[in-house]
Amino acid sequence: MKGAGPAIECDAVARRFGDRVALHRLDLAVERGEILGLLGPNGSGKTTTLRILATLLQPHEGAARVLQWDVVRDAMEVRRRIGVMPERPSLYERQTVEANVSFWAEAHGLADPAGAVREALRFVGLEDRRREPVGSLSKGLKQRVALARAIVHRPPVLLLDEPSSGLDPSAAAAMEGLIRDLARDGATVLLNTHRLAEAERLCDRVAILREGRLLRLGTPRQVRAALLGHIVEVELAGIVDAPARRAVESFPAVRETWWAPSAIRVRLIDAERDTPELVARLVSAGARIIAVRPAGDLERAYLELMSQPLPGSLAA
Ligand SMILES: Nc1ncnc2c1ncn2[C@@H]1O[C@H](COP(=O)(O)OP(=O)(O)OP(=O)(O)O)[C@@H](O)[C@H]1O
Repeated sequence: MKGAGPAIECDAVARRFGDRVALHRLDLAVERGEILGLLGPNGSGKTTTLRILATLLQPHEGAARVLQWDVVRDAMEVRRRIGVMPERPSLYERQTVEANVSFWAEAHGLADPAGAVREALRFVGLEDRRREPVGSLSKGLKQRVALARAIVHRPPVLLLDEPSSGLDPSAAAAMEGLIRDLARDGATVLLNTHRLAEAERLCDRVAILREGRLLRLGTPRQVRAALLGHIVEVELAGIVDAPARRAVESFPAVRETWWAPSAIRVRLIDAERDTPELVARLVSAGARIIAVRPAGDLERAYLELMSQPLPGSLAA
């Protein structure tokens, strides 16, 4: 590994296909050990970004680096350090699970390919099915074969293109758990997804692209707060009584309030900073709190962003 610095960097990366601009000078840095989710509508440039980082496509402008290695100049060094799960992993359907993963272990020239294959299959929970042809597996299990193939050489950086696309809720949850485990073991993960609830749970930060431009970058909480305002909902076990009301109204960080019989919605100056004190004030006033949550989720924030005119657009 070269020096310190982010695991993945894009500096003003631009890419066109004919007249169509797929990426406009994208700047992005993914810190080591971070899970960053690339979100955006179809055609917004997510796969293009991943393919450039995977050395499968060259940028027309700018530079991209993985662990400080340039994706164009040092493509071989980059390939050694990345695990890639493409949008449509091309698996050999007639060959066994084991053979599919072994092929990649051999291609990477690993010292103990058989051991690496065993470990990768154990990690994705497919050891028992290693002798079955891939064609006989469900889509969820095929995606796990694709993940095993991507991690067989234990790469520090993972590039995953819609890893849970088309999976049922249980298979998607299993995939989410595997990705979380990989990050816990130190991998840096850049993943494309349309599953916003999953991104909200899994990703340290999300980047939202639209028409090849980066519109938002931050933690799911920051993105939500920036687009939906700093509104939190507090649910109480009983009714909102006068002391609870006074506790909220006397808190200087409160900008706006909405009252329901046993719930309070509050707009704060800064939800992240002010929520703990709001809760403390309510508890001191005798309120019995059942739940405190931000109003709206990442999906609502995303839809709000997509409903806004693009910066610089004539429709603005
Ligand atoms: N090989 C290609 N040839 C021509 N145009 C392409 C090619 N690959 C991508 N594009 C175009 O570049 C733009 C960005 O595509 P990209 O696949 O990166 O989007 P995406 O955000 O990954 O979309 P999706 O969510 O549908 O996977 C689109 O307009 C797409 O049509």
